[in-house]
Amino acid sequence: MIEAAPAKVNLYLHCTGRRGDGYHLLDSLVVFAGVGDVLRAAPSKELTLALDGPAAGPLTAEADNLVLRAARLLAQAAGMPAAAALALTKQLPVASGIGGGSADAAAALRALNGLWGLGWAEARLAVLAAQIGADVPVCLMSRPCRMEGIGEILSPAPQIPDCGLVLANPQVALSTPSVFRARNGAFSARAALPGGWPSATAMARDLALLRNDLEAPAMELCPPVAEVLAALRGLPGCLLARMSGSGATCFALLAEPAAATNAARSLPESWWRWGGGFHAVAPGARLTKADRDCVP
Ligand SMILES: C[C@@](CO)(OP(=O)(O)O)[C@H](O)COP(=O)(O)OP(=O)(O)OC[C@H]1O[C@@H](n2ccc(N)nc2=O)[C@H](O)[C@@H]1O
Ligand SMILES: Nc1ncnc2c1ncn2[C@@H]1O[C@H](COP(=O)(O)OP(=O)(O)O)[C@@H](O)[C@H]1O
Repeated sequence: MIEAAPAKVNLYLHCTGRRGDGYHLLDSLVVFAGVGDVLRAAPSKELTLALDGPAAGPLTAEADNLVLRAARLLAQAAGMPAAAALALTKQLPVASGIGGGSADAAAALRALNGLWGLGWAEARLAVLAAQIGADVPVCLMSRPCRMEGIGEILSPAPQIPDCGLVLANPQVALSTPSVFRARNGAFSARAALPGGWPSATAMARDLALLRNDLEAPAMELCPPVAEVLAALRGLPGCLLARMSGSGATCFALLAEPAAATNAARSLPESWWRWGGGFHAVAPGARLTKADRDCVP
């Protein structure tokens, strides 16, 4: 079994409120990039995880990889032993606002659902996904979604046009809880979105009226975010530049994937950077009613 774990990008992220337990209520349009980690799962008598890839370094010492947590949770829920040889090729920088760990956990749920012959529906896996992390349900879908609640309420995204996408990270890890803690000020309203956009330019124009409410606190904790945003805004053909999630990765939207690939090459080599298009989803794939009902 081979599963892609594509990077998540929050095109906007409004904090709309706060729950009694401290978690923030969000309104976010989430898309997936054509870059990501790769998870392989093969039969084995025990549960093992091998790590490789350019971004694996910070994870080698961590015992509680989200992939292993996902595997144990699924095995427990299915009433079977957690047994599989997992191999994760880590491309996405760790703790960077593009949900690499969440995407890996979601990929593990999908891969093991297949390897163990469970045949669970996406909505059933989504209940487990939400127990692993707020971003894991949307990563399980790996297709454009509007994300609300603390991340567990998913609905179909507006029709997203083909776009070029550049991602850049200054190679500084940012802890999600610290960024949420540093946020202050009023909450934002839920965004009014159209049914779709005819072009990247039209989408960028509407998105420019929205924001990422975590951008200012992230910049305070990690000043290089401002530098990354300035560099992205200076790219030829940049339609919009903004931070994703709790940072520090920022993205730029361009009209074409090829232009984004070229543009990414011009960014500083000391940064993690990538350019291309969105993660390819099956033509016509849409959230079904079952998907929308996945709130645990
Ligand atoms: C901010 C977002 C936006 O997509 O992305 P990332 O920056 O992580 O990529 C997500 O909401 C992150 O989701 P995830 O990284 O799975 O968060 P979790 O592990 O569940 O929570 C980590 C911590 O972040 C805070 N948190 C998370 C989600 C949320 N809706 N409200 C919060 O306040 C809480 O302090 C929580 O203890
Ligand atoms: N497979 C994994 N990939 C990335 N981080 C992981 C993984 N497993 C556990 N983690 C832990 O989860 C934290 C959040 O990681 P990540 O999902 O990359 O952040 P973000 O959602 O901000 O991009 C990391 O600091 C790391 O300690």
